[in-house]
Amino acid sequence: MSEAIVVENLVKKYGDFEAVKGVSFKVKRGEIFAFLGPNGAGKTTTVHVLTTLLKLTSGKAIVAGHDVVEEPMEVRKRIGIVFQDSSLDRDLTAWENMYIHGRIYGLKGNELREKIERLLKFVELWEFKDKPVKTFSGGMQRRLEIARSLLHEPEVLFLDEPTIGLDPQTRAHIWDYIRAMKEEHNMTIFLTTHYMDEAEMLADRIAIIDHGKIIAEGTAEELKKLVGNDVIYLKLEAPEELKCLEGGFIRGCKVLPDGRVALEVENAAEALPGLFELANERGIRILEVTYHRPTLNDVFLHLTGREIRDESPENPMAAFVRMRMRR
Ligand SMILES: Nc1ncnc2c1ncn2[C@@H]1O[C@H](COP(=O)(O)OP(=O)(O)OP(=O)(O)O)[C@@H](O)[C@H]1O
Repeated sequence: MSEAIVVENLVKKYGDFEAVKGVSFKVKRGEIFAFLGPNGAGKTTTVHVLTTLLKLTSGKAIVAGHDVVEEPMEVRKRIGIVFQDSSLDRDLTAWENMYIHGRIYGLKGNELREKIERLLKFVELWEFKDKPVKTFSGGMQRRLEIARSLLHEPEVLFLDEPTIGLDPQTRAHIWDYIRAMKEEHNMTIFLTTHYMDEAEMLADRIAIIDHGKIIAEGTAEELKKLVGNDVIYLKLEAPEELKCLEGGFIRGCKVLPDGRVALEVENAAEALPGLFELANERGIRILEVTYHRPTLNDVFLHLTGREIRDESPENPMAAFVRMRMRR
C-alpha cells in the first residue's frame, strides 16, 4: 500500500463540542505532511486519534496499514510520537530515558545499546548522555524526545508542534533532523504546526485546518496559487510610461497612490530579467524594485479573513506562557 495514513470523515466530539468535524486526507509513504492551523483548530485532537490515545466519534482512520479502532496495538507498534508537552522523566539521564523506552518496546542487549548510541549521536546529545534531563534546555529535551521516538524504528512518526517555544537556531536544527529522517529512512512524518515557515520549509504537502475542518490542501506552491500572482513593485522615473511595460508576462498592473507601479506576474524571480530588458528597450528608468510572493499567511487570510499567527518564534515568551497554561 502506498498510503501510510488514510483518514475518512473523521469526527471527534468532546461532549457536545465537535473539535474535529469530518476531516479526510491521505498521507503517502515517505512523505512529510503538515497540519497547519491556529490554536484550537483540532490538530492535537487529530494526532491523538491517529495515535490511538483518543477514540474517534465517527469516521475511519488507517495508520501504517491498520485501523486505529480495530487494531490499536498494531498501530502503536508501528508509530512514534513526540508530544507537544515533554513526556521525559526529568530525574533520569538521557541514556536512562532511552533505555527504558527501548525495553518497553522489547529491545535489549547490544542491539539496544547500539541504537541508543546511534540516535543520541544523531541528535547531538551523546556527550550529555549521563546528565539528568532536568538540566537540559527545551531544545535538548525536544531532541531527546525525537531520538527516543525513533528507537523502535517507526514507520510513521507523529510530531505535535515539534518546535513550539524554541529559539530560531534550535528550530532550524530540528528541521534538519526531520529532513534527515525522511531522506535516510524514508519515514512518513505527520506534523502539526501553527508556524507557516515550518510547514513551508518541511512539508511535501500541507492541509490547512481551521475550526475542525480542512479548508485547503496541497503543496505550499499550490496553496499560494489560491491567493494569486506574485507582485512586483517598481519605482519608475516616469510612472506615466507604465503602459509601455505591458509585456506578455505581465498579468495586470496598477499605479499605487504612492506612485509606485504594481505588476502582477506568475513568478516574480523569473519575470525580473525580462522586465529589465523591456524597460531598457523602451528607455524607461527603473529606480527601485521590490517584490512580494504570497505567503501561507496570505493563503490563510484569503480563506478565512483572519491571520493564522497569534505568536511567532521571535516571541517565544508567548509560546512559553501558552504551554504553561495548558498544564
Ligand atoms: N479534553 C477536551 N475537552 C473539551 N474540549 C477540548 C478538549 N481538548 C481540546 N478541546 C477543544 O477542542 C478544540 C481543538 O483542540 P486541539 O487541542 O485539538 O487544537 P489544536 O489545533 O491542537 O490547538 P493547540 O495547538 O492549541 O492544541 C479546541 O477548541 C479545544 O478547546
